[in-house]
Amino acid sequence: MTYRAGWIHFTNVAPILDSLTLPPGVTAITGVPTQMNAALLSGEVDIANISAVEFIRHADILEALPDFSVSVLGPVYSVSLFHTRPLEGLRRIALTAQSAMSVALLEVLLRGRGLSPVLERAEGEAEELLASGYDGVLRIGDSALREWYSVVGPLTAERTMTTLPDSGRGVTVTDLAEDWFRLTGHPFTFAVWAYRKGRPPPPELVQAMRVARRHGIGHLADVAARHAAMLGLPERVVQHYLWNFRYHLEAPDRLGLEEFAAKAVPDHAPLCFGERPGQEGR
Ligand SMILES: C=C(O[C@@H]1C=C(C(=O)O)C=C[C@H]1O)C(=O)O
Repeated sequence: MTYRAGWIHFTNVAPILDSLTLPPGVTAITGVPTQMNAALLSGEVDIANISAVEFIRHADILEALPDFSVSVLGPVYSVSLFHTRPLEGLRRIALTAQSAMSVALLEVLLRGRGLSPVLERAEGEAEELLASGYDGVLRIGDSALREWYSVVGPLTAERTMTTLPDSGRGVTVTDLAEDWFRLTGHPFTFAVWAYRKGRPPPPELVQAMRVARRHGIGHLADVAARHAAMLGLPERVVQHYLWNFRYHLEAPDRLGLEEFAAKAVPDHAPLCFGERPGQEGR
C-alpha cells in the first residue's frame, strides 16, 4: 500500500529534502504550509511537515516525529513583519495566506503587547502592500527572505548577517522568531513532521529522512550555493540562513513548542511524539 508524503518545499527544508530518496511505496507532493496542513488533515497525504500550530490544534488526532523539526533560536530571517510605523502604532496588517504558524505567532506577540490591529489576508510583495494602505505586512518563506535582504542588505565586509540593521528604505523588519526569543528565551519551532495517530510512516522513510538530513547538513555549503543561485541571493546569506536552523526536535525546542502551545491554544490536547530513536538514528 502506498504511503503519501506532503512536503513544504521551502529553502529552509532543503538540507533534509534535497537529497531524500523515497523508499519504494512512498510518494510525495509539495506545496506551501497551508496547503500541506490541509492535505494532512483531509487525508490526502499521510505525513507532512506542517505548521506546528496545526499540530497543536489537532493534537487529539495527530502525532509527530520525535526528532525532526524546523526550529530556530533567535532570528529566522524568513518570517518577518515589515512595517512602516512602530509596532504600537500599527492599525492594519496584511497576512499571507500561505502561513498558519507565523500568523499564530504574530497574534501571540501582538496580544502580549496589548495590541489589536486589524489583521487581513492579502497577497503581494511587502513593499507593494505597504504602499497600498497597510502599515504592516507578514511574509514567510523564500520570498520573505529575499524581501528582508532587499530591505536591510547588502552585506559588505563590515556588515555581516548578525550586524545588518533592522530597517532600510523606510521599512522596519521585525523578525518574529527573534521577538519570540526576546520574550521567552526559547527556540521557536515552525514546523514538525506530523501524521495521524496509529498511521506512522514506514521506518524506511524515517531512516531515509535521517540519512538525507545528515547528508544535507554535512554538505551545507553545496546546498546553500545551489539555493543561493535559485533565489538570486549571495551564498553568504543562504549559508547563514541554513546553518542557523535546528532540524532536530531537542529538549529546548520542545520547551519552546510547549510554551507556544500554552499561549496560542490553551485548551489543546497533550502533544504526542513517536518514540525517540537511539543515537545511531541521527
Ligand atoms: C521558517 C519558516 O517556516 C515555515 C513556516 C510555516 C508557517 O508559517 O505556517 C510553516 C512551516 C515552516 O516550514 C518559513 O516559512 O520561513
